[in-house]
Amino acid sequence: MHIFSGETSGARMAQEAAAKTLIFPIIDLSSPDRVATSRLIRQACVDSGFFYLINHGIDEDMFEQVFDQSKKFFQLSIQEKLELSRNKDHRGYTPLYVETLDTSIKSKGDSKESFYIGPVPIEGSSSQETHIDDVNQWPSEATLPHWRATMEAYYDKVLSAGIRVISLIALALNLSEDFFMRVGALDSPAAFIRLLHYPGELPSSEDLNFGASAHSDYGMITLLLTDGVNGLQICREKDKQPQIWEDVPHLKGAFVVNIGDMLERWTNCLFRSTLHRVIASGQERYSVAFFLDPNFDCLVECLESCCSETIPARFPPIRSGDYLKKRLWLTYSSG
Ligand SMILES: O=C(O)CCC(=O)C(=O)O
Ligand SMILES: [Fe+2]
Repeated sequence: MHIFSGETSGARMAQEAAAKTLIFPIIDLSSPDRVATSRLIRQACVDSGFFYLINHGIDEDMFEQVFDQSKKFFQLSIQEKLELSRNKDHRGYTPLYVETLDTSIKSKGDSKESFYIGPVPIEGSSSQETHIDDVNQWPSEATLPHWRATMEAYYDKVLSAGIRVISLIALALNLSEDFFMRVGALDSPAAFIRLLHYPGELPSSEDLNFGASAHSDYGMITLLLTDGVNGLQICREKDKQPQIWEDVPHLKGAFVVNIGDMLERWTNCLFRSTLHRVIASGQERYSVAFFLDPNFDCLVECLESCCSETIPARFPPIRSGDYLKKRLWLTYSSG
């Protein structure tokens, strides 16, 4: 059954009804047939902007450790968490209801708490040579031993999986596989881990709200880990009323990968950055998103191969950093 929203009782219906379950294409990152893989990716990005990623080089043990450490952080007292409040560089903790992803609605905010980790300088790597300061915030070793080491190890692995996906995406667009490196998107990417916690029971239940209200992601691609508790839904036709929402099932050991708005701009809307949300199911839920976004200086400009006389460029060129700043400002200023 589909979920319809847009009516006054939309949120309530969303919580009560069961949505149609989607099956996305499964992309095998280890496949030696890169041409066939890139064709599958192209199809997925044109159809829904979502696919599953398997054989990505990160074992389930590491996923478990990341979830484990994430739970340990969110179980700390609110005072301890607030000591690591999100700083001006968007690293750290954001409490319940502070963020509103759907900037078109008036709500008390999304019922999730989160923690952002941004680029970490890796010893001996080029990032240190380019003098990236570590502006991340870390819980102390005494409070959460191994926390930082776990997150840094995961960051490293998920970034390299993401970069491999980006080169397949370049092939899928009939570009050379190093295209996004050559345009400077990946030499110092704005790549962020976001740990997410959706509490099962909310302090106040007077108005039903979303764990994450409807939004599309801002950047290039997102690699999402889910814990098996349902809640994530997508709406393939954002402009059609009433909106139809479909469940995205968990696939053990796989990432859910989706296209973000900057890649949609780059491809002149050939690849889709699809609206999605997380409904509050009453069950506690954890997820870990990894946003792989271009270097702030990178110019995002509609690809010639995606434009023609009949389909002219729909967007003017924009610097990635300017675009991201605007979107983040909207997310944290409304609600
Ligand atoms: O928690 C999820 O499953 C999705 C989170 C999400 O869409 C986001 O953080 O952008
Ligand atoms: Fe998202």
